[in-house]
Amino acid sequence: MGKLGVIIVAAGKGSRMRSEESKQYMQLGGRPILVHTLQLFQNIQQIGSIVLVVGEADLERCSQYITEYAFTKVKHVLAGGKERQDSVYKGLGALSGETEWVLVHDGVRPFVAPEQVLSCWHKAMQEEAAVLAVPVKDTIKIVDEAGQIQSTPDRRSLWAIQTPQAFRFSLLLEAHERANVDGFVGTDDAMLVERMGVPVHVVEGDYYNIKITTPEDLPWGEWIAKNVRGEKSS
Ligand SMILES: Nc1ccn([C@@H]2O[C@H](COP(=O)(O)OP(=O)(O)OP(=O)(O)O)[C@@H](O)[C@H]2O)c(=O)n1
Ligand SMILES: C[C@](O)(CO)[C@H](O)COP(=O)(O)O
Repeated sequence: MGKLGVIIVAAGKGSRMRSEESKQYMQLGGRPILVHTLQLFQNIQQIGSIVLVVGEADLERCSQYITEYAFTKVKHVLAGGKERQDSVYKGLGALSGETEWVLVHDGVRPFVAPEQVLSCWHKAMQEEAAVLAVPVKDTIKIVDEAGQIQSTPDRRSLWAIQTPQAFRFSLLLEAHERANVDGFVGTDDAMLVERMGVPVHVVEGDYYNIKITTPEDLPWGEWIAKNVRGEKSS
């Protein structure tokens, strides 16, 4: 089956949250959002090792979380880079030689269902690259700088892409190295693999796997934690 490692990226500044505390450390159901995410991956038996990538200033508090919550699978805690892509690349460096398969997951997506994490990995084992996603519910328009609608893509082909994203480790490493050489920056890892001409497969997830991004996501997140994922406040 091959070994499975996870990179959890949590080195962002959370500027869209407009809060003093970085969003990954904000409390949700009595624990920091990042702790919820780590607990989820710690609990998945098939996962061998976790690399946690955080801001330089947060290395110490994150190392404390590892001890306090007994996250025994977290093998490395390291400082991220300027862009999300740089943070993932650093995580790949730490996992190098340790794993055949890698999942990349946002530290601020604390509600992914474990069975969907595994479905995504299983698809990657068949196809080399897979991502969780959900069909877009709204009608999406392409709008120009003047605020004028240019076109309406067929909704049946639009998917909102989530994490985790799962890859053969060597494929994702090559994709990052090529992007770095070309100066290409993408907002997710799949983009880097897509531009190599390698197909990335979509695995349907659910709408509860939200990324905590803006303030209105917080009450929604509290509700999901309580009513969907069955978490108790601590
Ligand atoms: N240089 C960066 C930027 C982002 N991330 C992580 O990538 C994930 C998804 O990014 P996003 O929600 O955009 O987080 P931020 O970049 O923190 O948010 P914003 O764009 O609002 O500043 C988050 O877990 C974030 O911490 C990271 O590890 N390193
Ligand atoms: C990786 C991601 O979560 C997939 O939806 C997303 O692309 C992160 O991008 P952001 O621009 O940093 O929100």
